Amino acid sequence: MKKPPFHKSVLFTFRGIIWILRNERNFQFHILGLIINLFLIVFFELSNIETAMIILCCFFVLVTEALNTCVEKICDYIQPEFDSRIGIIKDLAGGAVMLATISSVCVGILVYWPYLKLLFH
Ligand SMILES: Nc1ncnc2c1ncn2[C@@H]1O[C@H](COP(=O)(O)OP(=O)(O)OP(=O)(O)O)[C@@H](O)[C@H]1O
Repeated sequence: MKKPPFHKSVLFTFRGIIWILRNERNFQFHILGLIINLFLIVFFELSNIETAMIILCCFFVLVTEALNTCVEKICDYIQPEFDSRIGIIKDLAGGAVMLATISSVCVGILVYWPYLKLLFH
């Protein structure tokens, strides 16, 4: 197959992002998390390094969610019927999102905790 020109390849990547934004509820939920965190970054006036850590964590979860959706789509394409091997593949992809989410929540607690303490004292 002929390779598309660079600008078209970039457009295709945005097509993927727009598709997942429109169709995947979990991805939309994580986008809401990103928006809330952007608000908190401004509200608490986080340092550059704290902001970088929070944004990295948000995108870490978004990336794993996109890859999880990708795995689910491939699985549904190659095996639409019940298959225990497909089940474990999907569980693993879902598990990756869960791990990313747990680590991101830990980072969030560590970063926001001192600011929350100041706010409520
Ligand atoms: N074809 C299948 N064969 C066996 N088990 C399956 C199959 N499809 C889904 N499952 C099981 O159901 C779970 C949910 O799969 P599904 O494709 O419905 O994802 P989902 O509910 O959209 O998940 P997510 O919330 O991660 O997007 C899988 O983790 C797996 O355990």
